[in-house]
Amino acid sequence: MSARILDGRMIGRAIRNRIKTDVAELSELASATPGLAVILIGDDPASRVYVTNKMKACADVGIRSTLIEYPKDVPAEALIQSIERLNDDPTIHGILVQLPLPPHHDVRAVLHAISIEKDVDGFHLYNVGGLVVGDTIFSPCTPFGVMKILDHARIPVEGRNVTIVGASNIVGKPMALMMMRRDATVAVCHAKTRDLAQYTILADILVVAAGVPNLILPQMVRTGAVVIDVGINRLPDGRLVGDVDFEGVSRKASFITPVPGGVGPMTVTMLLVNTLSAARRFVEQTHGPIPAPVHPEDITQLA
Ligand SMILES: NC(=O)C1=CN([C@@H]2O[C@H](COP(=O)(O)OP(=O)(O)OC[C@H]3O[C@@H](n4cnc5c(N)ncnc54)[C@H](OP(=O)(O)O)[C@@H]3O)[C@@H](O)[C@H]2O)C=CC1
Ligand SMILES: Nc1nc(=O)c2c([nH]1)NC[C@@H]1CN(c3ccc(C(=O)N[C@@H](CCC(=O)O)C(=O)O)cc3)C=[N+]21
Ligand SMILES: [Mg+2]
Repeated sequence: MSARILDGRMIGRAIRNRIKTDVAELSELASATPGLAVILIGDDPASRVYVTNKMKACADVGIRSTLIEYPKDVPAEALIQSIERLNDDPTIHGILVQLPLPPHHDVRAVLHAISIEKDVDGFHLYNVGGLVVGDTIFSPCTPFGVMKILDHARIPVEGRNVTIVGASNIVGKPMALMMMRRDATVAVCHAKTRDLAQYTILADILVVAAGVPNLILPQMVRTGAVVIDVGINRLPDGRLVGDVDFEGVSRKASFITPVPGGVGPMTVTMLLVNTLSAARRFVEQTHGPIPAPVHPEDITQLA
C-alpha cells in the first residue's frame, strides 16, 4: 500500500481563497478590515520566521497585521499594558503572542491578559474551557487545522480509534478534546507513556505532535491508518522533518501528511479563519447582525 498524501498547502489555499472573498466583503459591508496584532518577544530566529510567514499570509488575504516587538527582558507590566491597549483598539480584532516566550516570563499571565474576543490562538482559559464543554469562541489553530484536513478528505472520525502522541496545551490536549467532540475513542500519549507502540498500533487515526524525529516507525502503525504528522524538526543538515518516518510509514498508512506541506500551512490558515471570525463578531456586536458569507459550509466552525 502507498498512502495518499494529505496536501495541507492545497487545502489551505482553497480555504484562503474563500477567506479573501469574505474579508473583501466584510471590508465593504462594514468598512471593517480584519486586523491582527502579533507580539514577538525576544530574538529567537525561528519565531521570527514563523511570525513573518503569518503576516505574509495575512497580507495575501487582505487582513491587516501589525508586529509589536519587545526585547526578551521586557518587564511584565509593559507587556500586559501593551496587550490591554490592543484589547481596547477597535481596529485590532485578533491578538497573537508568539510562543515560546523567553524564560522568566509567565506565559499564563500573558495569555490570560488577552481579551477572549480577540484570542485567535484559542489559548485563553475561557476558550480552553469552551473546548471542553463544546462552545468555544476560537479553536486552537493547529488541531483545528487537523480537523479541517480530515474533513476535506472526508475521513470519518466518529467511533474511530484516535491515538494522539503529545499532550501539550497547544496541540495534544485540544486535539484530544476536538476528537472527543466528534465521538472518537481517544488515547493520549506523552513522554512517560510506557510502550507507545501499544497505543499507536490501535489507531485508525494517529496524530503525532511530540517534536521527536522518527518517533513513529512503520511497525507502530496499523495497515490502512490515517497518519497526521504535526511535528516540525530541523535536522543538523538543515532538512525539515516531522515526527514520523515518512518513507516507511507511507507504505502502511492509507493517508499521511507530509512535513513540510501538511499541518503547518493549515495552522496558518486557521489563524486567518479565526481572525476573520473575530472581525465578524466585532462588527456584529457593534453594528448588529450582518449577512453570513455565501459558502456551502461555515469555514469558521469546527463542525
Ligand atoms: N505544524 C504545526 O503547525 C505545529 C507544529 N508544532 C510542532 O509539534 C511538535 C510538538 O509541539 P508542542 O506540542 O508545542 O511541544 P511540547 O514540547 O510542548 O510538547 C511535546 C509533547 O510530546 C510529548 N513527548 C515528547 N517526547 C515524547 C516521546 N518520546 N514519546 C511520547 N511523547 C513524547 C511530551 O510529553 P510530556 O508531556 O510528558 O513532556 C509533550 O506532551 C513540535 O515539533 C512542534 O514544533 C507545534 C505547533 C504547531
Ligand atoms: N502563539 C503561537 N501560536 C502558534 O500557532 C504557534 C506559536 N505561537 N509558536 C510556534 C508554533 C509553531 N507553529 C507553526 C506554524 C506554521 C508552520 C508552518 O507553516 N510550517 C511549514 C514549514 C515552515 C518552514 O519551512 O519552516 C510547513 O510545515 O510546511 C509551522 C509551525 C505555530 N505555532
Ligand atoms: Mg508547548
